[in-house]
Amino acid sequence: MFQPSLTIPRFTTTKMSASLFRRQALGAARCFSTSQRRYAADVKSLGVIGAGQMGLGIALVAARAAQVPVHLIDNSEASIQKGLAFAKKLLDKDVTKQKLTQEQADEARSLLTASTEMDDLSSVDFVIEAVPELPSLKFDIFRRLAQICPKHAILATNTSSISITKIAAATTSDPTDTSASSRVVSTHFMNPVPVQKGVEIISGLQTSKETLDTAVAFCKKMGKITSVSADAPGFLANRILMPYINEAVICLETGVGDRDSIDAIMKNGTNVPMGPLQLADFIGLDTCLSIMKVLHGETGDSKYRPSVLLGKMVDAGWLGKKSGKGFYEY
Ligand SMILES: NC(=O)c1ccc[n+]([C@@H]2O[C@H](COP(=O)([O-])OP(=O)(O)OC[C@H]3O[C@@H](n4cnc5c(N)ncnc54)[C@H](O)[C@@H]3O)[C@@H](O)[C@H]2O)c1
Repeated sequence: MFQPSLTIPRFTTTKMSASLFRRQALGAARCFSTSQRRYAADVKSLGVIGAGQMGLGIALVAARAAQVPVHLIDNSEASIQKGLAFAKKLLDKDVTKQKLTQEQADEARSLLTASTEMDDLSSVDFVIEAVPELPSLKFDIFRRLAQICPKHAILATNTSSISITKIAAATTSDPTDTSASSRVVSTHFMNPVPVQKGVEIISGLQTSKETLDTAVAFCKKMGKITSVSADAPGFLANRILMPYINEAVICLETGVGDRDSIDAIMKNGTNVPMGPLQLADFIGLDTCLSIMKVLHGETGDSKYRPSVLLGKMVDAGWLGKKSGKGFYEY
């Protein structure tokens, strides 16, 4: 299914440093099967759509750990500039903390390119989409990816909650033609991507085993630990996490506790790095609301009803850390 990939001329590939190569080779030997090693090796270039907090993190980790050229697409030039500046800041910080040498940081930066044109993904082997959690937007992007990308490319989504089967179906007007839909899969990275090791891999009804195996292998090459879950509303991570966050917002809304008490009891009582309201701010309140709407709508179960306060905060544009205000000020 895989063909030798075409090189994107604008990418600068650099020689991998000896120590990084040794570390990767050791890691690979520990956790890769022979076929997984082959599948991961077949991915020679990556496209990432959306230079927001998730897309930027995915692009940076792919350049750093998997050492493949990554082309980042965003429809906003401002988001691209902000994302690339943030990537530089993170790499500089790793150099200061002696987690990376200056040479390794420069290598990672040289593997990252960006543009606003999706047509620039015409020769990548693997694409990960990380645009906002809006079904119609994702369907449109996958319809276009099926036309733009090579016929062997894996088309992955970072959706938090939208059905992979529905996203795969959007690639074609003929449901019996699975040539594109069989290459659609979810690689659901956790936030912040450079820190969190877990990635949830989800197949749609149409996803081929080779696509699933390649997604697992490539995420491992990025240094991640994969879990496989079913294409059910919220999958695993958000089926468990979002009702917890939503319940915290309902507790705030109904006066069971104030912001600081809610976050303090969960942080200090369950040994997590932050409370649910602060976590919601970090995830993005718009993303949390979208996921609750999917859980509620697709299960029809009232236990997933989104908090009224959560909806109002999104209406106000108070989306959390990314907009400067959420349950906290940034
Ligand atoms: N934030 C989280 O904690 C988290 C965790 C796991 C998964 N996700 C999922 O990842 C995806 C992205 O979330 P995020 O938090 O990074 O969002 P974000 O709002 O930070 O970033 C989205 C980016 O997509 C860009 N964009 C919008 N429309 C576009 C288009 N048509 N073409 C190209 N780029 C476009 C925006 O300019 C923005 O830079 C969502 O599906 C979300 O559910 C988020």
